[in-house]
Amino acid sequence: MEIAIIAHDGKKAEMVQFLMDHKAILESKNINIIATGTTGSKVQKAGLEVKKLLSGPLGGDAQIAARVAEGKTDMVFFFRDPLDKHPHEPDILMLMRLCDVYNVPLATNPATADLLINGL
Ligand SMILES: O=C(CO)COP(=O)(O)O
Repeated sequence: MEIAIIAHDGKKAEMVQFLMDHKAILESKNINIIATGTTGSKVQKAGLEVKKLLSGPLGGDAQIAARVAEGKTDMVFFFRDPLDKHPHEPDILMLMRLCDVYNVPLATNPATADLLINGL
């Protein structure tokens, strides 16, 4: 199973903490994690294995959106910062739209991601 993780700058620390808190379940379920570039770097520094794509503003969200459309990504954890502006908002909306088009579970905050991960 492939899970994509993405976190805006104000939410990156929460994403790292979330993944560390759920490390055991991620490893036991043999989950491949993919990530937008900067999120992936932070997660790697915390000692987790993750495949990095492009940084979000440079096309990383779009790459994950394409994987959702192609049926390669099974779940998306996208910790968005609702209090900040993002120049690549169209890519963000595209990713969320495609999750709905293809009925791919999408968690936009840790509370929802916790429910999803515990439902695996
Ligand atoms: O901008 C992002 C999501 O929209 C995240 O991208 P980075 O992980 O590269 O910061």
